[in-house]
Amino acid sequence: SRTDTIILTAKNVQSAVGFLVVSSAVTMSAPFFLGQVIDTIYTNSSEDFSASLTSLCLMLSGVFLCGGAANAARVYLMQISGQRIVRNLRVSLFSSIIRQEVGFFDKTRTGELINRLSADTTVIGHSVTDNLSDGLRAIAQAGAGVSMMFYVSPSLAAFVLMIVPPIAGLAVICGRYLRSISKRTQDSLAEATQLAEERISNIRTVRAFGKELTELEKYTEKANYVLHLAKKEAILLAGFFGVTGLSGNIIILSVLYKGGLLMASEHMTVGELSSFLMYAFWVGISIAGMSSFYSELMKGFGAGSRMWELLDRKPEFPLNEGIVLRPEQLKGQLEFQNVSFAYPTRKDALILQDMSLSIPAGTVMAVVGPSGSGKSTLVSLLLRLYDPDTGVITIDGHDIRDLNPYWLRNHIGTVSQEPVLFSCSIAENIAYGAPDSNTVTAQEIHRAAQIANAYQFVQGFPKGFDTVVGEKGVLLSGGQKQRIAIARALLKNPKILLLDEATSALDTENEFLVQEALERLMEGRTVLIIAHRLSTIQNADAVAVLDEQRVVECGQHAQLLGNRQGLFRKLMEKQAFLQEGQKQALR
Ligand SMILES: Nc1ncnc2c1ncn2[C@@H]1O[C@H](COP(=O)(O)OP(=O)(O)OP(=O)(O)O)[C@@H](O)[C@H]1O
Repeated sequence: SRTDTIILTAKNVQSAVGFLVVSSAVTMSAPFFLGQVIDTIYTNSSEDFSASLTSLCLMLSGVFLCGGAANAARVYLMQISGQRIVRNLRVSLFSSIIRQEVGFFDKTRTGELINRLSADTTVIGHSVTDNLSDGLRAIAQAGAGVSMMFYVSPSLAAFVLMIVPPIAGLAVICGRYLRSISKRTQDSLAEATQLAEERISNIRTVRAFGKELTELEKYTEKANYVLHLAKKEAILLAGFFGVTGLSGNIIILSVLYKGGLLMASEHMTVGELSSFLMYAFWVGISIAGMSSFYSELMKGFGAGSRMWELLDRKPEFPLNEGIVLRPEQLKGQLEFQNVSFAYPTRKDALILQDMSLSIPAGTVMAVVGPSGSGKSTLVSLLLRLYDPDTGVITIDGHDIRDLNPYWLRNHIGTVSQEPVLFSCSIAENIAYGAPDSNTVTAQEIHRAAQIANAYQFVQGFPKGFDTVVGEKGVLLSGGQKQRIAIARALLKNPKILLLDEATSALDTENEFLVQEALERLMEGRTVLIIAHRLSTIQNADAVAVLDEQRVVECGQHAQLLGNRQGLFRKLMEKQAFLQEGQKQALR
């Protein structure tokens, strides 16, 4: 269908160019014929004056009507082709963005990508259709206009050509300076907008710290700078328009003066002078059109080169390539072998170094360790959001880099500390877990919600499973979100589970419900759980302690507690101490 659209667009552009030729020919012949009309009126010599004036005017009206219709058709076709191109660009661009590896998104600002998707595509669409057709028209009309000026009166045309270029040169220099300052205004405006966007989307943090006035001051400062630049731009713009208006009038006045002299010496008729003025007027408009065509074209090139870069960017690792194992083959044995890793944005800070860990199929491995020790990084590596720098990660002995990433992620379920739900209904959020969300039945969703202890609270909402959540909908509590995320993971029915236990304390009832749901979810699967609760650690088959870029201890809970000097024991003592403190505080 993309080829169809391209063919359709090309056809539209072709017809539009045809209409453009017709309408431009009409526009450019108009002054000539209007001059004839004026001469007919002025001389008023023929006997059947009124009849010949009527027929001339009627004929011209017909021609103008055709010109108007051709122009309307051109605008319509160009608009439609432009929008079609914009749509295609947007879809291709989004498709390219969404395939990029996660490291790319660490390096690139979201706002920048959104800009590519919305503003740049519009600029390009406009550039290659409207702007191109307007530019072509301006060039053709300027050329035709100048030729007609010479045709009507060579001496007057030569006179105009002498006085116009210096004035035009001045306007070009002024215009260039104006563009550079307007770019600086745009950039500083973008900075101010970015600040506002971040603060508005994190209003809760701003409010909690009572920083409204500080933020307002920061924004005002940025807005003031925009104003400062805008003032400069205004002065330049005022000068520019003043001078161009003045020079336009001076040119017209000079043409009238010189034309008047020529008429006095009977080298020109009044009709010819009128035609000449109209042509001069059209040439002026066309030259202005050509300069805006040039600047728009440059804008288009700028946006285009930024966009092609993104369109052509190959993700560092492919989305859909490599071995696909049959589901019954998958046991779920996980292994990290001498893995070293640093995030692409901070290559100098090694998060893991020569780290090894083995998780037998069907067992639960709890990972503990100080904050920032890289526990969540293990999850990202297993999901292949990043590739290790050295060493391998295997599933059932297969290097995960050989496995098809789609297949891999389809067999791994995740529940994170702060699960993300999209702004859609609860049912859709749960169905998101299934490989094909469209074929999931309501019964399956309800059943998953029941196992995840989410059914009751969801049914408590007036709209039940159709309740919309997220920024524009109902705000769920941390425990409720987790249970929805558990239901979502259940629908996926994965062989391998990666869980990040919530650190934030849930109330006792919520905690029990989440815990119970998690236990049901973990049944019969290989689980790596980033554990914060004592009960989780005690119930796990084994515990790995992560510190200083590697696994420093690994074994059963009791066994690790036995090592008096071990980090695990220290962590546990600290935790027991903390829990004791919490209990006392509650009392
Ligand atoms: N996308 C990223 N880009 C660069 N550095 C990152 C990225 N994500 C995490 N890090 C860094 O990697 C280190 C390990 O982070 P990680 O989130 O894996 O630790 P953690 O053990 O899970 O911590 P916590 O228990 O506090 O969640 C931290 O120093 C963190 O700053």
